[in-house]
Amino acid sequence: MNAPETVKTLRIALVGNPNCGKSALFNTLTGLRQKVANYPGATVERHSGRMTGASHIELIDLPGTYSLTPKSPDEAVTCDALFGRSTLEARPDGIVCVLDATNLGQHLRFALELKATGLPMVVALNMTDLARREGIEIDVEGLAKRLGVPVIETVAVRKTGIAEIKAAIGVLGTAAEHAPTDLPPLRQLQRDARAMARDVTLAEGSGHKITRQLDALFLHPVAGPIILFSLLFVMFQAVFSWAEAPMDMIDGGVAGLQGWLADTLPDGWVLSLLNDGILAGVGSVVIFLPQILILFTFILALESSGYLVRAAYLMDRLMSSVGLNGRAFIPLLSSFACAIPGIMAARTIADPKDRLTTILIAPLMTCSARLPVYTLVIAAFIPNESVWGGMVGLQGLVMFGLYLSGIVFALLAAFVFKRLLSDGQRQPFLLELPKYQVPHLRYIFVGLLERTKVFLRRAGTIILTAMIILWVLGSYPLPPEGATEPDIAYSYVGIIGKALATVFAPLGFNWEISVALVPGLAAREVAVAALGTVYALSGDEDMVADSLVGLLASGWTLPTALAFLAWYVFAPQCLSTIAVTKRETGGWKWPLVMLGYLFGLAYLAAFLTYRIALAFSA
Ligand SMILES: Nc1nc2c(ncn2[C@@H]2O[C@H](COP(=O)(O)OP(=O)(O)OP(=O)(O)O)[C@@H](O)[C@H]2O)c(=O)[nH]1
Ligand SMILES: [Mg+2]
Repeated sequence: MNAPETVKTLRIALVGNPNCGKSALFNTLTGLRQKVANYPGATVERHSGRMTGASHIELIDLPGTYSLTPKSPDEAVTCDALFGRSTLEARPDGIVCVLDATNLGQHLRFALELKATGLPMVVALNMTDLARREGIEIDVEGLAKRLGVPVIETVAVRKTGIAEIKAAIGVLGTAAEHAPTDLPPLRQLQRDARAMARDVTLAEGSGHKITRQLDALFLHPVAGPIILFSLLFVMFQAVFSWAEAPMDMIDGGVAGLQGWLADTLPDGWVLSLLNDGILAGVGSVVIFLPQILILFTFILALESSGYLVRAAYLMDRLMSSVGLNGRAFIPLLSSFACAIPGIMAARTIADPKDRLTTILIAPLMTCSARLPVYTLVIAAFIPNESVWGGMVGLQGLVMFGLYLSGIVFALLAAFVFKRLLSDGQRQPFLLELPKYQVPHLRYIFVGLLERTKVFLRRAGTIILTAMIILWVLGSYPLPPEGATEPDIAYSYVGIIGKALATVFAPLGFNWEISVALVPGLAAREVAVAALGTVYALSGDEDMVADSLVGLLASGWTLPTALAFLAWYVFAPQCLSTIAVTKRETGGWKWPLVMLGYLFGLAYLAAFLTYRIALAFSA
């Protein structure tokens, strides 16, 4: 009998300048879904996957870098991987150097540097669709001859040239490694690269004409900021007005299910667990999915069009006034989805003090887990009216204000941290502006699908578990004979809540809120689910169908509601953020600083809001 043939795994790294399409190519070659985005620095970690149709080939997607002398932590990841310096893995067997065909003069320099490492190499000349559109013509054979490696034209997002590049990668493994060669000094190398680009460019093309015209508008000192703020404003209006119908549908669906269960199942703990524990809790969070998807449709479209980096450029002046540089914009922007990718994206910031400051303020950006909290309270307390001549929805305006407060306090905090941490010197804005592109619908669709999966997975795991535990603690022990309050008041939840309420009473928080903050430590939106469950357990039987919005509107005062919103602008409750901060800063010091300052600010803000609102409503 023959022993099964063992094929050696070949490890091939994808390398190139930032934003040239490495991750897009990686995804097409492996069928995986790594983050692809139209700005430099989308990838900050190494990811690997098997090439489809050739499972012995392991492809490694790396952060983009401009040279082999790393300037920031993400570039260091790439260089360590290429030189086998990482303790975890050896040097790759070969590299695919991805080049942007519309930017050959700049990108070839890095190709020459890579070639000098001696590793077997093939070049993927990517973005050839854009090059063609701009009228750029490249002598591919001439380029291959000069570089001394195969050059394959690709369009990573349209799967053009993929079979060819796969074949070339297959051959790479059999090629022998050369001895590394010495490189000429940087300037000489740059000149060589430019000369080579000139030689192989048959037609220069029209240049980035559209890009220049659009930039004249979007980067205009007056028109630019106006356009940016209008876009953000429309975005928040849309989050409220477009989401109404689908939210009503989900609400109706959950209520219908609860009603059906109440009619079908006998009264008892099973019914209570299903209706008051699971459906009331998880349902009150799932209802916010439409709003999150609308927000992300906007963000994904703006990002893939190339506009977001322009926004960073516009914000640079504002950010530099607090000592941050525009580089921090992308990490901070990512934090609107979730602080975790935001904190990781801070790796693209070269200056360690700037990086630390950015990490510390990232949780002040309104992450999507806060959206359920905000919307719930807004829906209960802010009338659904239009202001300013019917032009602007009041609820969207309040939401815009809450996002804005997060940003303003983040800038203030950055100002303080920068003063404390360093001499406050300003770093120049260095971020390559990507090309404008028509957003790919498929890309947006895939992005939304990912968000939906993450959101529902959280609802089905963290939130579901928290709600079951909360239901148990909220249902037992049973009340004594002749109890006057709702049963839950005598349960463990009631006991814990009343103890905590003394701490939170100065903020106007009742015991139901206080107890909801505890499971909310796992993730912010769990607090909403917890309120759903606590109120469902407190309610009498006829009230099951009443929505959480209605219960809050009748149960809370306006000052309490406003204080609760103020608390959540800062709300340090998110264990994963603390954990990732510990990993990225290499110790407990900074996560504890983060926790402390956010907690202090949250308490102070809620306290002041409550007192001021009380004074006004008196
Ligand atoms: N038109 C066109 N767009 C492309 C092509 N390849 C990638 N893109 C787009 O270019 C942008 C950058 O792609 P990524 O794959 O994220 O680039 P990257 O090299 O991984 O970038 P970093 O991780 O930041 O270094 C995305 O908006 C892609 O959709 C291509 O061949 N043609
Ligand atoms: Mg990438």
